[in-house]
Amino acid sequence: MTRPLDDLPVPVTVLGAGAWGTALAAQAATRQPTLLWARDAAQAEAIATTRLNQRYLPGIALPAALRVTADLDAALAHAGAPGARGLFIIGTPMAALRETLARLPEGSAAMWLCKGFEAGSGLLGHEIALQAAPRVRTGVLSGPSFAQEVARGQPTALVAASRDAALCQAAMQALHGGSLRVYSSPDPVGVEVGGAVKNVLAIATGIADGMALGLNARAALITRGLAEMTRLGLALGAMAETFMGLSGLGDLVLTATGDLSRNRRVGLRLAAGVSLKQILHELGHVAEGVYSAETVLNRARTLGVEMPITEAVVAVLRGELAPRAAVAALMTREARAEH
Ligand SMILES: NC(=O)c1ccc[n+]([C@@H]2O[C@H](COP(=O)([O-])OP(=O)(O)OC[C@H]3O[C@@H](n4cnc5c(N)ncnc54)[C@H](O)[C@@H]3O)[C@@H](O)[C@H]2O)c1
Ligand SMILES: O=P(O)(O)OC[C@H](O)CO
Repeated sequence: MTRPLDDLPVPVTVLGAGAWGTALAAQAATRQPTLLWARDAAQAEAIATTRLNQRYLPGIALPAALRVTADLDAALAHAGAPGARGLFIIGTPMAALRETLARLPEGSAAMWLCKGFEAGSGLLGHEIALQAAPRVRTGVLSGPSFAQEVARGQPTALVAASRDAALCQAAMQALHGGSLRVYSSPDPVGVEVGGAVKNVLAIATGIADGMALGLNARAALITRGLAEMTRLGLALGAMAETFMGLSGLGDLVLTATGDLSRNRRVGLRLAAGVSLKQILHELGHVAEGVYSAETVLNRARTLGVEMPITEAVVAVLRGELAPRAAVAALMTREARAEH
């Protein structure tokens, strides 16, 4: 049951001025007083004066209403002032989620955009938040959303997930409208598992497509990938239906088939025989699947969950198997029932 959204302005601070943080800030600025924080002062100055984020969203004009700063105190005050009903949106990579959450004022509200498991700890965002910001109201904003399309105002549907239903409502109030539809979900675990695992699966479909294995193979990888994503999610306490939604099947189809995906591009280049080091050097953006794949597999193994496609991707990323050998390993697995 959703309540009607009111018209009071919501101060929004977006922390992190990469492709996705900037794109969402641009959309938020069409509805709410929005401040984008970049950690690099020169980058903040360039965005503010040119109205372009040339490094991360080249050629896409940003709205005049979007304010940009490198002043962290000002960024924290904008959405974190007591009683301001503000919303922080964290647009950093997963690796910086912990330190960014720890900076937020007590009692404030925050949603993160990053998709993955934290390398090292193996934790999802909601687990990191419990450690780093126990007094901040938190959730995750996910779904099929290439930054370039959102920045251009192309229609996009997202899901705001939190066990705090009022926080989901606040995110919807701040962002729903215009070209963005924002749904709510009470299942942050499922939404986060979907976002993390689809990145690994996009590397797998990139490899298969790069090897010209065909459309049948791609559909098989997506469908069996969805099965392994769902198995892991259920073992972690997620709701099954989440994996049929925007942050599961929706984001998996987008990322596994859309050439705007950085993770898919990693797979395509691996299939072409390029080294991972060289691929990451050329990419210039984060491809979270590269950093999460091992962690996904470790958590799955701890829980006794089988994830053969993830296992194959990890072996290729580690350089232990060539793409062709990884495909052979998947194809020679024992025959079994689908469900
Ligand atoms: N690009 C997309 O289409 C998209 C869509 C949905 C989700 N995401 C997710 O959002 C997250 C960010 O992706 P992106 O595409 O914006 O990455 P990106 O590579 O384009 O930019 C990352 C940004 O984070 C900044 N950053 C890194 N460490 C930081 C720190 N410690 N403090 C502050 N800023 C820091 C970098 O300076 C850079 O501006 C990833 O987890 C990604 O999976 C991306
Ligand atoms: O470019 P990718 O592979 O990081 O995917 C971007 C988004 O997560 C798609 O929803």
